[in-house]
Amino acid sequence: MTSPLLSLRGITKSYGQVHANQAIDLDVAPRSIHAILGENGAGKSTLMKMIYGVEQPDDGTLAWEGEPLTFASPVEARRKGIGMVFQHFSLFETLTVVENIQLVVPGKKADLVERIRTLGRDFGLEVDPLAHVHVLSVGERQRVEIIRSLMTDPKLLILDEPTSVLPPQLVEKLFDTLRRLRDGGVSILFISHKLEEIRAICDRATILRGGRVTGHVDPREHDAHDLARMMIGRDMPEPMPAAPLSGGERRLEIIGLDYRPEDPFAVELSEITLSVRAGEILGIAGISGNGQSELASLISGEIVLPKDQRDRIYMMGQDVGRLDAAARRKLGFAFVPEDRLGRGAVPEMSLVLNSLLTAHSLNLVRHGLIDKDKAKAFTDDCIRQYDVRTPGAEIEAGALSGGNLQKFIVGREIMLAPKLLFVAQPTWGVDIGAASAVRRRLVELRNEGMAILVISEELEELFELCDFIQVLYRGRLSPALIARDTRSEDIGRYMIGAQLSPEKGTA
Ligand SMILES: Nc1ncnc2c1ncn2[C@@H]1O[C@H](COP(=O)(O)OP(=O)(O)OP(=O)(O)O)[C@@H](O)[C@H]1O
Repeated sequence: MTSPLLSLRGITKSYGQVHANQAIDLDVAPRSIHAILGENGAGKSTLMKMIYGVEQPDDGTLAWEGEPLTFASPVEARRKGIGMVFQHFSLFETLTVVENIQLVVPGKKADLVERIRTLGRDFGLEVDPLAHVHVLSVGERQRVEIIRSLMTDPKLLILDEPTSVLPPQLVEKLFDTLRRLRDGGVSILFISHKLEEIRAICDRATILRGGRVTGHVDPREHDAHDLARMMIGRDMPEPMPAAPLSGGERRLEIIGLDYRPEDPFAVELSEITLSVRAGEILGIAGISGNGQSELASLISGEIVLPKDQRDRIYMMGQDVGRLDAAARRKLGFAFVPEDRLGRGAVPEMSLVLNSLLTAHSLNLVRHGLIDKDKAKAFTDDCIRQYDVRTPGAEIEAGALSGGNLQKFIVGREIMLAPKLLFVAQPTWGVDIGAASAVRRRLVELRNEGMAILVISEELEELFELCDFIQVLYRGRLSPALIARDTRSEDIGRYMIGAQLSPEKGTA
């Protein structure tokens, strides 16, 4: 290849006992879109953090345009021409687009507005520079993040799972932008778990497994199965077939629920009606920000209904609208929140203590004292069954990679054997091997009679899992669609607020 823009040799980084990166060699060519592929905990984020100057390697060398390089901070990385767009956006909701950009890019407001408009036109990143961020969709917010990085004139842009926040219609648009950037001379490092996307957009791929490079390939020359094998070291398991619907009792019922939040940035919910029976999976599709987190809080009991709202939310046949989260759990309800580090787990606590947060009901606490052996055994079981990659149960939750923490939380909740399980974004950030294992387990539990409610932005996932799908758009739910009779384009149209053709099957 032409001489590389960025070259890594022998990059090594450990966190205590964990060898996150071992002797990594990587060359990023100018004008290329280069995928970094690997299952959860393979070391992708660690490697990107070293390139962006957030972390320092223990060993190895970096070279930038042939010159040796040491970055002590992201500021220096940006100065050299490396930009990064993180998965979790860092914009201030109450400021406008240009005000957000002004926080990191020097310049007069009027000039910046003009540059934002020009970049928007040149790269398909249209967004109103004077709009407040809180009115922007997720896709628009991502565009703001990309524009902000582009304003420092990067030669290399790192994108961490950029498509996980986007509805299918916008993924193509992002790809178009990335191709234009590449053609304009920017190289892109693209982290993703989605193999088909990598095949569609990337011209090179480096695959990591267990902190080591297992291959440098042209992803267009390999099918998704090949790539998956390199990534996880074995073939992908087949999806679990769903048994016919059993028509079991209603375990969750929401009837005409209206919710007017006090927070002006929260989404108002109107006439929410849904029901989940034993032995079935209902999926809520939709782009996040359309009321998902408000609905999740109302179902989990994090928000309880005001006194005058009765007969709106039933669980296991009881009106639970006024019950708090703990009381709902006592009825046999379990919940995996979307926000893993805020609500799903306490990062500073060990996995054992994190088990106790919800699993204390399984006799892990006796007479107010923790039964340490039982709690440890429960945690070890969860780690084994759900393939949580960690040196042990005593490790702090915050030290796990994102996907591994998600596996741990999903496993912990499933092990409570609830009657009704509610999972928000079940495989968010989870690699394909582990994601397919989590999905198989959910279908298995459904076949055994559990009632399951899933909120997901991933349509393919919903189609693999669900019997029925409802779409949440601007605080309203579509009718329940029978998943096997519905096409993804129909769901897609509901997701952006367009109506579905009337002949499609509804439940
Ligand atoms: N600050 C830290 N302290 C301790 N261990 C860490 C820390 N950061 C990462 N690790 C460990 O390093 C390994 C690699 O993690 P990394 O986040 O790079 O993986 P990843 O490939 O990005 O995973 P994912 O797809 O789940 O985000 C994991 O075993 C993780 O637990």
